[in-house]
Amino acid sequence: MRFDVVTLFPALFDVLLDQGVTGRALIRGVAELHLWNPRDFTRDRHRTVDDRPYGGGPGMLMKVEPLRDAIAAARAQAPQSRVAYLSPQGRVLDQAAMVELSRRPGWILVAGRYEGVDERLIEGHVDEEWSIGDYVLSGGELAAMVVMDAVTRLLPGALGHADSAAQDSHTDGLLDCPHYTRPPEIDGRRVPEVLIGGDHAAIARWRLQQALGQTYRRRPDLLERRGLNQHEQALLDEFVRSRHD
Ligand SMILES: Nc1nonc1C(=O)NCC1CCCCC1
Repeated sequence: MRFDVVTLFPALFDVLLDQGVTGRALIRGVAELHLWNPRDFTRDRHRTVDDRPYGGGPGMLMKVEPLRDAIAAARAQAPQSRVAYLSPQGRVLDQAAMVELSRRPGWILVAGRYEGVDERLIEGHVDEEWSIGDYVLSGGELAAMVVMDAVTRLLPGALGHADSAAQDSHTDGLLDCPHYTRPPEIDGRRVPEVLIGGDHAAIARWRLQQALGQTYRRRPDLLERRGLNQHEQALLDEFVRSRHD
């Protein structure tokens, strides 16, 4: 997976380079990251990347030309990649969307700043517009890093244990089950016996039932969207009954 990011603040992406899953994925070559600064594509003495909005209004907008030329340079090196602009006006991404994105050869992510970009940049040079949620950040860089993290961890070879991405919360449309580690009891709270017993079928059943129950209690909207098969419905019914007993 090749990531190209168009950003006025390339140094912000150092956090992805030298830590965690993304750092290891980049070192292992599971993913690659290339940064393009629109300021390097300016042609005036002041290296202007922004200007005042037509029609008035607060703040500045990013100009078309530097962004356009930075995107073109990225496209020349990554011809198979699609261009995505990060903004609150985009398609809100969920785990299923991250899985979709992880199946493509690469992405050119455009991170905006100031009050946004000239609309003609989006119309003429952007393929998709994405949002990581309904709130406003000060720039698109953190959103780009969120997308790169969520996508990278789905790539083969990115995580130590291939299954762990599959067992993530929001995988299979459910929230995660509770997790426990040593000691078996702390502050008067014990680890559920089923997890200590070693009966793998019972553990898998308990984990699915807990995921169903947690999702039912905290995010019924996810259950609505996902639907349950007969086995899952029976597990959930048992969970609900046990909580009322
Ligand atoms: N939410 C979001 N999801 O993706 N990006 C988001 C955002 O809030 N971005 C802010 C940026 C957008 C471009 C202009 C400057 C502010």
